[in-house]
Amino acid sequence: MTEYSKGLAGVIANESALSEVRGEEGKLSYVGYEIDDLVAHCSYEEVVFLLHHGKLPNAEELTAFEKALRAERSLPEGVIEFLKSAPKEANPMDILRTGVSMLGLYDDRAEIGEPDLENVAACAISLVSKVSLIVAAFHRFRQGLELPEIRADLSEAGHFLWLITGEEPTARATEILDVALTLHADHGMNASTFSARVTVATLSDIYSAVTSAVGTLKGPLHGGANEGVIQMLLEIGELDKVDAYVDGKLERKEKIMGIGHRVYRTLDPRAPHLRKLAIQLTEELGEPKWIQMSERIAEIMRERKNLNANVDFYSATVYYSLGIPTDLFTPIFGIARTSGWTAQVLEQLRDNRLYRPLTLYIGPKEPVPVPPIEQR
Ligand SMILES: CC(=O)SCCNC(=O)CCNC(=O)[C@H](O)C(C)(C)COP(=O)(O)OP(=O)(O)OC[C@H]1O[C@@H](n2cnc3c(N)ncnc32)[C@H](O)[C@@H]1OP(=O)(O)O
Ligand SMILES: O=C([O-])CC(=O)C(=O)O
Repeated sequence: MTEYSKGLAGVIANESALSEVRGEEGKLSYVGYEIDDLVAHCSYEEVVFLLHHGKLPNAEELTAFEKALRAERSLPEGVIEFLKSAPKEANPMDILRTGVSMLGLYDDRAEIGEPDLENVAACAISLVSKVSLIVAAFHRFRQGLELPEIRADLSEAGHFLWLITGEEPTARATEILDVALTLHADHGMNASTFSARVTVATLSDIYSAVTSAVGTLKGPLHGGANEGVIQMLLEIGELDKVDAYVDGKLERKEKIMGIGHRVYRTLDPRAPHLRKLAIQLTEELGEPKWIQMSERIAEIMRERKNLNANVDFYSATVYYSLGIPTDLFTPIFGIARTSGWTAQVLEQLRDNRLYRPLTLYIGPKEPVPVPPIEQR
């Protein structure tokens, strides 16, 4: 039988100078900068600039870039109307997917065909800025609240917290969300980035690409796992119930959310940053049980399956401890990853080739006659 790679595992489909996922070592870098250094020394905005421009900004470039992002803090009236009229119980990822798609309707620069890369880059900045507004506005409207005033004095992380709560964000919460956004910004040819690149490689537009990507991120085997983790922790409830819960899951051959990775053979390098924050936050809140339960789950999975925590495992406890509603966890991942998706779309367009792999056909080999409908 012909060999093929189920799920394209191990297949190299393109070249990229953006993020390098070193699976065996458990290392991640963006444009050559190690993720640990970026977390220690750079803001999320600097990381977005890095992904979009292939270099870190100097002070002047950063100020101009932040200004450009903040100038995009508005939504077309049609999108606002949609967000106000959408079902309150809708999944915010569906809202984000539809909202991004609608943004394309209102942007004349979103053209199909041979791209004008300057236009695409301008749309990319607009998207990075507007995705957090879509998520925050829906969250406010579904509670019957208005969106707080749009501000230009807050960072991307701080502004999102301001918009969802209507309260001045603390420096600490802003810093923590900023780190989370940096950690989630880009990650090689992950499933949602692949979707974005496949879409734009047909010379469709960037809004269509990001719409595909949001739909792909939503699934529980990808970005949706962070919501799966918090649901699991809430369902287990107490530390002494963890072992029985995991035993049951493994016996039934069910997946433990936030564990395992297609590329990392060891710990996901983003997980220790989020673990550290989760430990600090749960201690400060006097709610250490969430991290204690997580630690026990991770320990069992390492011992029994040789599988490690991925980025979604501890981010769930971090967001929960910040008081963020659980159904916004995956949208926050989407907000961060929009920086990577858009950078990858630009990279794809700079050296484009249509993605079109093959299928190993396993259906009937001989021609099958079509029987008349009454005989089927
Ligand atoms: C941001 C991100 O997208 S990170 C990933 C987020 N997704 C999750 O956390 C969901 C849970 N994890 C998973 O489903 C998987 O580990 C994936 C989807 C991330 C990777 O999948 P794949 O590379 O296709 O690995 P696959 O699912 O084939 O797993 C290999 C083996 O490990 C097992 N395994 C993998 N992950 C888990 C898990 N979380 N819980 C239990 N068993 C697992 C599989 O059952 C399989 O066992 P088997 O060989 O005995 O059949
Ligand atoms: O790379 C992957 O397959 C999934 C992942 O961790 C990510 O997208 O951040």
